[in-house]
Parts: sequence; C-alpha cells; structure tokens
Amino acid sequence: MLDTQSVLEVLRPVQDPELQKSLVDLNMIRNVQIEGDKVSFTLVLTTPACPLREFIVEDCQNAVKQLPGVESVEVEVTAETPQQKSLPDRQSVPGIKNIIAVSSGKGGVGKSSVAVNIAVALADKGAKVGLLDADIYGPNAPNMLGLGNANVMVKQGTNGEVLEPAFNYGVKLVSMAFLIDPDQPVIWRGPMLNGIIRQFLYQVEWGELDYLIVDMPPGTGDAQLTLAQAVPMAGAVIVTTPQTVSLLDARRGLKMFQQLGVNVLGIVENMSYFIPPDLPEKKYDLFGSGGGEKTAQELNVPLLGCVPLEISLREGGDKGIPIVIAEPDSASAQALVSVAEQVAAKVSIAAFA
Ligand SMILES: Nc1ncnc2c1ncn2[C@@H]1O[C@H](COP(=O)(O)OP(=O)(O)OP(=O)(O)O)[C@@H](O)[C@H]1O
Repeated sequence: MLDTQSVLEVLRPVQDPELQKSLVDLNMIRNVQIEGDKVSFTLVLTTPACPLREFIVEDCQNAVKQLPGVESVEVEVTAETPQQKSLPDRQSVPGIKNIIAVSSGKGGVGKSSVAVNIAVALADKGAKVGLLDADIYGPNAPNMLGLGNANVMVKQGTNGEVLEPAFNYGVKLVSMAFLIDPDQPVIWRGPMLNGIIRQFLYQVEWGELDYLIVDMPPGTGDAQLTLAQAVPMAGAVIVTTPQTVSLLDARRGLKMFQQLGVNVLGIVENMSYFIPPDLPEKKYDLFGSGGGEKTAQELNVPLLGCVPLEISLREGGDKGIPIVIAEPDSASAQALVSVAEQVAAKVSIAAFA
C-alpha cells in the first residue's frame, strides 16, 4: 500500500553524498503527502548553497518512482543550515550559526575579492549572510560591495548600543573602513584590532545569520588570534596565488589556524591563469600552475577551486558590483560560485562530524 511509511522506507537508502548518511535518518525528508498516484515531500538540505542539490532531488525521485502506483513525485527543496559545534571555552555569537575566516599569508592575493564574492554567492543562493571586514590594513570590502559611502548607524539595543550593518546584494556588512580614519597611520590601527573585532562580533545587530564571512588582514597576526580565541569558528579558507612565495605564506597561515584548533576548510588558488578578454579560449599561467593543488595535497586539505585572473573581476570590484552578480557566466564568477558551494558543503560536513 502507498503510504508515508512506504515512501520513507524506499527513501531510506538514499544518502546525502557529502554527509554519507541516509536522508531519512538525517531528518531531511519531511511533510510526505500522498494524493492518489502523486507523492510530494519537502527535502530539507543542510545549506541553500548545496552543490549537489539536483543530484539529491533526482536520487529521491528515482527511489520513490520505484513504488508501485506512483506516477509523479514532487520535491520541494528548502534548507536549514546547521549550527557549528560549540566549544567549551569560546562564546558563540547569538544568532550566528557559522563563522568562516577568509585569510591569506600574503597581501594582494585577492583575499577580499574572494571573501566578498563568497558572501554574495551564498546570499544569492538564499542563505542569510554577513561580512565582517576585519582587514585593518586594506578595508576594501565596502567599495567592492558598492557600499563605499555607507555609514553604520549606532542604535540602542536591548543590551546597550549596537551598530546597524550596511546592506547590499543580500549581505550585511560592517567594516574597519567605517570606523578608522583613512589618513590614520597603519601603526596606530594594530592595537585597536582586538577590541574592534570583539565589538564587531558582539555589538552589531547581525540578526540571524547562516554564515558570517570574516575578511581577515593578511598574515598570521593578532586578528587571527583574537578571532580564533574569541569565538568558535566553523572554519578558515586560505587564499593564495600559484606563486611559490605566496604558497609558502599560505602554508604558514594554514598551520597557524590548525594550531589554534580551527578547521581549515580548504585552499582557494586565485589568479590561477589569465584569460585575455579578446581571446577567451586562451589561458596563460602568469604565476605558474598547479601550486595550489600541490600545497593542498601536501597539507592534506581540500583545494576549493581555482579562480582565473580576469579583467572583469577587477572592474567589478572597482565598480562595486561583485563579479558573481555582474558577470555570472564568466569563468571567474563560476569558479567563485563553486568555491562558495564547496565552503558551504564543508561547513555542513564539519557540523555533522
Ligand atoms: N582573479 C582576479 N582577477 C583580476 N583581478 C583580481 C583577481 N583577484 C583580485 N584581483 C584584483 O587585485 C587587487 C587586489 O585584490 P584584493 O583586494 O581582493 O586582495 P587582498 O588579498 O584582499 O589584498 P589586501 O592584502 O590589500 O587586503 C584588486 O584590485 C582586485 O580587484
């Protein structure tokens, strides 16, 4: 007989490919309805940015169609992002499910571009996203998000004054740029870091967030230490170029996060190759090739993606329209969307591990 139980039984062997557990056991199949020969249910994924969404839906449909008497299968897809694991000695930020650092060993490798585009890509998929621009030396996320002239407002919250983040492309943003005088010497900014990072975590009206992406200053300094010691983190993403010097610094950064007990979600190789706009079928390895992959293998962390060097990516950053929105079909936008999906998937895996 066709009933809810038989539908769940036939779906039980279908696994979430990333978590390698039964969708039914993970409570990802809900609200099973049967009307004559029509079966419908809700598939609750662990992230709206699930890279394998279509495969999972197809697997579910194929499984249910095996039941005698079923003509059509309708799957409504939603997502509930899991909360990262808590740590006994770190205070999580209420409402924020996953804090992800985007870091690089070396400056100028495209860390902010990657952080901004990951944030926008996740928001575009339907996730609730915040971006904390903690890059005290080059806080350029506001410009890249078209919020160069934004001002954060201070308002009275339930526990004192709170900052209200700026908002664009579905992303809530606070940045060091909103607080520091751009003419202030960098040397005076360092000592402010610890306090400001904590303030940006706890005294901002973030609301409910699936992901808070933190654009870190380059290197292995105080900001990384402060963040890792203040809050439980879902993980860190390390951005590098294929060049040897950048890779050596990336390794240092990666080791530091590992020593601080932060899960390294993987490496993003940026500026992997150059695509000339007039010859899009050509590829030039300006900074060498394969370095990111080799480093990822050696250090036993995933390579989350390789983003090409494209003029339109730089232009998008300068104009305040991130490439994933401005030119979603470009090679760099597609690579960045895939990186965002990989990051989301790895965060889910860590939450269920
Ligand atoms: N894949 C790419 N293709 C073209 N231009 C890029 C690419 N990645 C980054 N850029 C450009 O390189 C410059 C530096 O990038 P970005 O600010 O993202 O780097 P960063 O590592 O955050 O730098 P900083 O160390 O100053 O914080 C920017 O002008 C950006 O638009």
